[in-house]
Amino acid sequence: MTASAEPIRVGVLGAHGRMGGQAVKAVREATDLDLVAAVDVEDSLSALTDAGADVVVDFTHPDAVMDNLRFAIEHGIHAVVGTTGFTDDRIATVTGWLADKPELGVLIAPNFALGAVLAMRFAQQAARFYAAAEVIELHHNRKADAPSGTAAHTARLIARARADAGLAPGTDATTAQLAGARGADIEDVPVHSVRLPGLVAHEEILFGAEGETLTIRHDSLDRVSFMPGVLLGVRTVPHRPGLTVGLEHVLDL
Ligand SMILES: NC(=O)C1=CN([C@@H]2O[C@H](COP(=O)(O)OP(=O)(O)OC[C@H]3O[C@@H](n4cnc5c(N)ncnc54)[C@H](OP(=O)(O)O)[C@@H]3O)[C@@H](O)[C@H]2O)C=CC1
Ligand SMILES: O=C(O)C1=N[C@H](C(=O)O)C[C@H](O)C1
Repeated sequence: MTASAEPIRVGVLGAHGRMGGQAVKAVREATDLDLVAAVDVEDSLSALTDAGADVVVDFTHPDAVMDNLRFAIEHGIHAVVGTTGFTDDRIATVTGWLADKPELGVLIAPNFALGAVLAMRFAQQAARFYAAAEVIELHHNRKADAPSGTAAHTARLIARARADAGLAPGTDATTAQLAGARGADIEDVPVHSVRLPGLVAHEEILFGAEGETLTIRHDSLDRVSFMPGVLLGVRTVPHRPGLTVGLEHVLDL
């Protein structure tokens, strides 16, 4: 008879928040995981080390996440990060921290919902064929950042796929415009942000060519949609040393 594996000891940062609260519940309900710390803004990060966490899940704020991640890496705790705000500079900084801890795994995912990850992958595939692409993201009005991390990631994937295919960005004839009317410019992909009560998390990726358009849309209607991806990340990250950016790599899409 084989002995069952020890549960993974998990700490959640941002535990009182919309996503952190869901993550606490999901970890508690998973029989192979043990919630050992639920930490929010008023608590010390030492709760993670005191509790012997193997993996930390971060759903806090773009202003807080780098300090949290540095603490986790310094203390040998694997990390699953959903918090947004990861620029190329931040990714390079995390890579530098990990150089001293080659055994540690960090997963940073702009979106843990399966459909959102697939939508990004489909957009990357379509971008080879369409010079003109725009992203519209729609979220609840309590969201701290704009554009969403998912939309920024999607725009970068489109821009890179387009460039790899030798396509120049699409052009338009708009010369007279109110500031902001054409959205934020991320690597020549316009990104538009909508904030409304009642929404959760939604994204549309639009491509256009002569005589046709293609729209890829994903809707998270409830935050439970993110939990299978979060749990997959927690179970996987101890066995994926180094930095992984995007759940698509874990899903092998
Ligand atoms: N990758 C993904 O799939 C998803 C990512 N997100 C991202 O997750 C992040 C959190 O979103 P959401 O849950 O809606 O936000 P909330 O504001 O609901 O929750 C954030 C929580 O973190 C707390 N907090 C802030 N700073 C710290 C800190 N230094 N240490 C511990 N806790 C802290 C906040 O406390 P207080 O309110 O007192 O400041 C709050 O309780 C955002 O960046 C969002 O974009 C969201 C959904 C899905
Ligand atoms: O704040 C949110 O709600 C979400 N944040 C992430 C993002 O900015 O992309 C993921 C999802 O869109 C929900």
